[in-house]
Amino acid sequence: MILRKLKTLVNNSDKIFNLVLLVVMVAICFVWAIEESLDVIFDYDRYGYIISLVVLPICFWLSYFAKNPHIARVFTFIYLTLYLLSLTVITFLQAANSGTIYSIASTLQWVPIIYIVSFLFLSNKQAILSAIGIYCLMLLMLFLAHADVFELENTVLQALLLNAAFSQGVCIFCLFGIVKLKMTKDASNLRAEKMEKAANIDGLLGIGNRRMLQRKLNTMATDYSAFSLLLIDVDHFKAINDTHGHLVGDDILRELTQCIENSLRPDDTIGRWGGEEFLAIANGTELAVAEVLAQRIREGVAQHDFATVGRVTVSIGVAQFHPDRSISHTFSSADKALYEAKHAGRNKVVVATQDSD
Ligand SMILES: Nc1nc2c(ncn2[C@@H]2O[C@H](COP(=O)(O)OP(=O)(O)OP(=O)(O)O)[C@@H](O)[C@H]2O)c(=O)[nH]1
Repeated sequence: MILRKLKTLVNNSDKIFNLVLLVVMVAICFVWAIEESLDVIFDYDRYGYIISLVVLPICFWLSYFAKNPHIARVFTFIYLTLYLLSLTVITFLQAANSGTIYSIASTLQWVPIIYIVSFLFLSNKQAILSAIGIYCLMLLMLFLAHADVFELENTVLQALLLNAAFSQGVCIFCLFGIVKLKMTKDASNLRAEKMEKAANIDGLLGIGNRRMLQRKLNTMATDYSAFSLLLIDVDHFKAINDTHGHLVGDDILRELTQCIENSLRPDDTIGRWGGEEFLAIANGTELAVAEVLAQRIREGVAQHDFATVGRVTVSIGVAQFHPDRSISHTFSSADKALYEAKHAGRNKVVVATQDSD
């Protein structure tokens, strides 16, 4: 239960962002209180903490209440970067030789937050560029410190800086690794999604295939949904193929698909059952309404002017699903009704009543 909730949270980056903002605000309050009580607070931080506790709640408001998470992310990232970078420069300039190791150490250990925030909330490219940019600034600082620009005499501070440069390099390297893994995972998810989609689509007509229809029927049957089946078969299609050739036959099937789709409602599903046979699933539909729908499809096709062959007609068998009977039973009722429609002269709709099942 907890694991599932965590997984949902991880998959929802807006929620994580809001959570991170809350955690950062709480952390600032704690650090502030501890530094005040131990009397090690750096003057700059005293103002910085107040400003942060004004700016970050605004970002939270933007993200959570104003539902503008993108602007909130960019704003938070820019604010934290500016704050931590200026803090780093000021600590170097003011505290380097005053022996206040605490100020420098605490600044350095918070800088990786910028890398993490950028990798979490910016696009991969933006995150990599920002992290490298900030890291280069850190290295420049290190170089200046060692080139005696800050007249850094304290060897412990020098070692601390060197250490920070290495540890932050490793931190960025690990984040690169995480991004690479994420990109690989996203790419394979996309591939799997495309393959799944392709496996359910009929290559010629671009509508669902038999596999998709069977899956949909199984799901609907398991959910005990009310629905009717319309089995639609093109009349004398062999003659069309024989007279005009298979390529024209293919074009007719495409045009027919369009024609049938025009008569369906948004909730209905159409797929190719096989050959010149289509299956429409009329969602939440009783037999009487399904019959009206089938007549609409039949008339739509019969009235359509097919550019190459003129008129084409379809026969339709209709059956309603009953939860106490199987899908295959419903399908075979629709199939029998279709057979009757063919024998009654084609271009007909026949409904399978429960008595005829
Ligand atoms: N062009 C084309 N023809 C197809 C396709 N799939 C099936 N067919 C043809 O559809 C024709 C179906 O013929 P039959 O089953 O005899 O049915 P019919 O001629 O439509 O006659 P009735 O259904 O009895 O009205 C066959 O000639 C198949 O080759 C396809 O994807 N493209």
